Formats: sequence, structure tokens, C-alpha cells
Amino acid sequence: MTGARVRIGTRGSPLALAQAHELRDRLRAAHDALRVADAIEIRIIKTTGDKIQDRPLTEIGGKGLFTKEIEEALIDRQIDMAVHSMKDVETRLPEGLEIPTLLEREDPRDALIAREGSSLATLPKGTVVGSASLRRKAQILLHRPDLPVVNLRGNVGTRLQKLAEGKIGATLLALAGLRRLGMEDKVTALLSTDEMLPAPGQGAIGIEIRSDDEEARHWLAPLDHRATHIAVTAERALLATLDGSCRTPIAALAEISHDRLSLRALIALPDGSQHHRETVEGPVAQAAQLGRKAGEALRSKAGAAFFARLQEA
Ligand SMILES: NCc1[nH]cc(CCC(=O)O)c1CC(=O)O
Repeated sequence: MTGARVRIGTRGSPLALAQAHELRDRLRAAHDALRVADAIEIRIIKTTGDKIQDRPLTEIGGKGLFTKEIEEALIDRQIDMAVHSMKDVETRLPEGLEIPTLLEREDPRDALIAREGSSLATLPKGTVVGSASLRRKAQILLHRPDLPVVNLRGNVGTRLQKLAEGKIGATLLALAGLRRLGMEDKVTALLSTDEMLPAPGQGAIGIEIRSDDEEARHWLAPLDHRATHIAVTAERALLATLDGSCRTPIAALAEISHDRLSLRALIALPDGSQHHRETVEGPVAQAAQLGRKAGEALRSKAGAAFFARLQEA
């Protein structure tokens, strides 16, 4: 094939760019035709989420804000592939788009970065923890109800800067993002998935294309990582069942061994005053059903009163 061209659309944050570069490198490794100069172009697209930095996501409309403009560029055929952190992708994609390929997941755990203390348990009493994630906030408070958790948004660099300036005493970030940025050395401690269950899709990169774009599908086919795809399918089915917006603290992690899938999930109130857990297990071929099953189990465990309190929170 001559004159092959792939335009990759991405946000401009350092993490988004690192992810786009990872996709570019994997495409080149898989296809000779994409190794020639200029075959792959990376286009930076500014999203509403990038423009509004000073308000919590929950107020301005949720995670779709980080993907909307990129998806529009895809639909308008200005780009051929969009690279996303799967945890930022809404469960329902716009008509005509799909995510056929997930790259192999990075370690999905959250990392603690702290000025003092070596674990969540040993953070000095009263340490101000900066996090905008209701999922993290709720789980921090489950273990350390004494800690003030303040809203802190912004990309990884901004958060580390607030920590260095002493505006906060600790923060939590996905290890996956820190690794991709070459900043793993900042990590104070890794939190076990028992103490901090990750967000659905955390650590996984998904590639979105137009459903009718057979060429893009062809380029991406060898890059799909089966276990990651199956695990994230289960986690997102759970999220969809619970109608997960970023207003609901929902955590989920699917793990696969010998073609069996085990999905752990948690919902909580943002203040940590209530939480419910569920684990389901079954064949990998039933990933989506298992996700829905866990979601329905959590819904009935929590009961209407929980969801009513969530509305008020
Ligand atoms: N919401 C922002 C976001 N989206 C994806 C990641 C990390 C990388 C990943 O989960 O793949 C982050 C930052 C963070 O939570 O630390």
C-alpha cells in the first residue's frame, strides 16, 4: 500500500500526548506501511474540559467534556482515530462511532503521593488530601474519616505542583498515568485494590474510530489486547447498569485468569458514610453480562435510600 495516512486526534495534555505517541509507535511496529515519514499525523484538539480548569467536573457536565470535540472531529472526518483513557469515556458512544481496540492495560492501581507519611494509614492526622474524584474521596474517607479531602482538578503536573507548594499534603493519581509520563519516582506508596478499588477502565487506552472506517479497523486489529478488552467490557457494563456519571462514586476492577473473569465493584456515598461491595465471577465470554449482574446486585444491595441520598450529596 502506498500513501497510507492515519490522523490521530488527541487532547494536548502531556498524558494525552504520551498516549497518542504510544498508539503511533504500536501502529508503526505492526505495519510497515505506517513506518514511512508522515504516514501518521497527531492532531491536538482542545476540549471543553481542558478549557475549564477551575470548577469540578461534576458541576460542568461530566467526563463527556473531554471527548466531545474529539468525537466531533472523528465524525467530521478531520481525524481517523481518537485516543482515550478509557476511564474518561462515557459508556454510550455517539451514533456511528465505536472502540474496536484497547491497548494492553497498565497497572490499574492508584498511587499515593504525600509530603509526609508512607501510606494512607500513616498520613499525619489532618493531612489535606487533594482529589476531585468522588470515587477516591469516598474510599479515602472509608479508611481515614479524619482527613479533609479538598477538590483539586487539573492535570498531573498541576497537582504535583500544588503538593510541592504545600497547598495540599497528599494526592492520589493513577499509577498508569504517572508511568506514561515517566513520573513513577514521585509515588510515595501504591494503594492495594482492596483499599482503593480503581475506576472502571483505569489504566486502559481505547482507540475510537468511525464504525464504517474499514481501513482504520484494519490498522488497529493487531493492537487489540484481548484480556484488557474483556476486563474493560465488564467494568463498563457495570458502569452503564448503574448509570454511572461522575457524580456517583463507582469503582470496579475485572481480573482474568484461565478464561474466568472476576469482577469486584463498589459504590459509595461521596462522604464515605455508606458503601456496598459486590464480586461476581464467570466465563470471560460473559463479560458484559457479568458486569450487568454486578451492577444490578449493587443496585439492590444499596437500595432506593442510598440512591436518594446520592442525589442530595
Ligand atoms: N481523569 C483524568 C485521568 N484520566 C486518566 C488518567 C490516568 C491514566 C489512566 O487511568 O489510564 C487520569 C489522571 C488520574 O486519574 O490520575
